[in-house]
Amino acid sequence: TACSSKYVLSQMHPMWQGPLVVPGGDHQSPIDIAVRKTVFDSELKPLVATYDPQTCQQIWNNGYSFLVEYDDTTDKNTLKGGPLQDKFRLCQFHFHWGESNDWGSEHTVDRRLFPAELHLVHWNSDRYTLFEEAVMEENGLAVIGVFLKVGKRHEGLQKLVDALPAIRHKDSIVEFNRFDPGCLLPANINDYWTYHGSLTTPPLTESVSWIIMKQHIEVSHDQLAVFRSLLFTSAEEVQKSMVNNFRVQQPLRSRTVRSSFS
Ligand SMILES: CCOC(=O)CCc1ccc(S(N)(=O)=O)cc1
Ligand SMILES: [Zn+2]
Repeated sequence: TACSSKYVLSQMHPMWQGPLVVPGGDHQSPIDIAVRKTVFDSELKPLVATYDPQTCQQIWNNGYSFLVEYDDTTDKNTLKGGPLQDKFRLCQFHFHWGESNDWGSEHTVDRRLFPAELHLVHWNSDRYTLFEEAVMEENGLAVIGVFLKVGKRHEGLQKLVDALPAIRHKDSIVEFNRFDPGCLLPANINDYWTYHGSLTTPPLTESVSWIIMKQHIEVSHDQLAVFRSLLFTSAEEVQKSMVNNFRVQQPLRSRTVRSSFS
């Protein structure tokens, strides 16, 4: 699919902090969301996410996370409303997690870390024709971030967890169909924070409207343990567990984080 391009990754190590200096990078992600500094914006509209489970295509290990990819050649999986002026197409979702339940998320709320964070990646199909094009543009991407907490088992996630052993090594891929990404959203998607930022892995372009859900989802300890059974490395290399695949927090600079709730 348009977004099945490989991450152009330098030799990343788990706690990737990157030698890359991003020219004029003062809109970088992730950030800490200091709740008392957020600004309620009553103009923010409800988010409208429409996903078709039938357009799910494959799940693969890209050596940094695992991606579940969707057919983004039509407007079957769309995101609009919220802070967005245009219509965006889902191309993939992936996660970031820690080696322990004490950390793993990329964003934090009042410095609170979560054990993992889900990213649903969408690109602006009103203005661009390909994900790769949108990645380079200021209004190109919209990523929904959802925090994961360890608790009860997430029934919808289990189908994905069961597929992970088949993609243990970097660059392994398996067909994956009929998965509804909507089942990973919290019950209430109308309470969120939003700010303008960047990709958290190369190319780190400042093309993302971030929409971070206030409400988390719960997954079981065992489900998260399967995430940690994945490897950064390919079958020929010395094994390295895929854990701590999050970027360090970046300065907010002159940005304001808006909230859709007061
Ligand atoms: C031009 C190719 O660019 C890519 O493949 C970037 C993919 C990419 C998508 C989303 C994210 S995240 N963690 O900020 O949601 C990082 C990198
Ligand atoms: Zn991500």
